[in-house]
Amino acid sequence: MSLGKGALWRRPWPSARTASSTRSGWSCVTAASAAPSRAVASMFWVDAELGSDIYLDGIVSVVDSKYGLKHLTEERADGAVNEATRQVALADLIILNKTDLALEEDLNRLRMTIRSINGLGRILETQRSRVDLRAVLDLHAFDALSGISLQNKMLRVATAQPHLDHSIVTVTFEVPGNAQEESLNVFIQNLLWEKTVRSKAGQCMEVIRLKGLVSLRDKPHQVIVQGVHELYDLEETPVSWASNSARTNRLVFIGRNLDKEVLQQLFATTVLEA
Ligand SMILES: Nc1nc2c(ncn2[C@@H]2O[C@H](COP(=O)(O)OP(=O)(O)OP(=O)(O)O)[C@@H](O)[C@H]2O)c(=O)[nH]1
Repeated sequence: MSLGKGALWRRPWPSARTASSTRSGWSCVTAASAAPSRAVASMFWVDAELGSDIYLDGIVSVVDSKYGLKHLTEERADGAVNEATRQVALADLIILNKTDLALEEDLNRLRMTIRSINGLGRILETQRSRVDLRAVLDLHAFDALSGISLQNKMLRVATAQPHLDHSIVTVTFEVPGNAQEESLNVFIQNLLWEKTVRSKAGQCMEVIRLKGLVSLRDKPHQVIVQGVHELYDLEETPVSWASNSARTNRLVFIGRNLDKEVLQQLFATTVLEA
């Protein structure tokens, strides 16, 4: 199958479980820029919460190997984050297409740049956007099932250096202990809604994507935290805490002006149980 740019997947009915048996059960909504991707993602995500029979499976961005680096490093006159970077930041799956047209050295720089922006999304390299459907369907990027794969993925995510000053970057931290649900909500709302959390340099932190696995005392299972711009959700996963291992909270943020130390300290002092 060949994928278009800025593709977003949704599943029209829940019984459509596997890619092979249900190709007709999937729809792909394409968007040429991050603004509609974000709007559509928000719409389907909220819609699923309302009990609809469609749900958002994941966000896919296609990057052109030949011009990707140019697009990702473009600085806008108004200082805003450029469109290509926003799309990569939002994605659960990044398809790096036209790899035959780029030199290996340039491809490596592009891979590193994509990784520094989005340390969580999977990168799939293609030519003519040919992909194995099993790699793009059933991403479960927005449901509690993603907690299972997220646990392993998060262990491999590292806080990255931005590829440009003030560009979008992935930041991650882990704090052991139990989080208080109400305080966790306040922490997330201050970040996503109130935008009152600032870096040490005094810049407002702007979060585009947020994922985490946290421990709430009364919950026997890990709780997944998901955020896309202003929308967020907490949901218990099927993964239970092992009785012989310490409970912990691991969060990954993708956004601008993110200050790992400030975020980690704020979480430790305002969200963790005393
Ligand atoms: N060599 C090569 N050419 C490709 C590949 N994928 C697409 N093309 C060709 O590139 C041209 C433009 O295709 P796309 O980039 O997919 O089209 P598009 O998404 O509408 O183009 P943009 O919106 O400008 O990115 C077409 O002639 C395709 O056949 C690839 O992997 N390798």
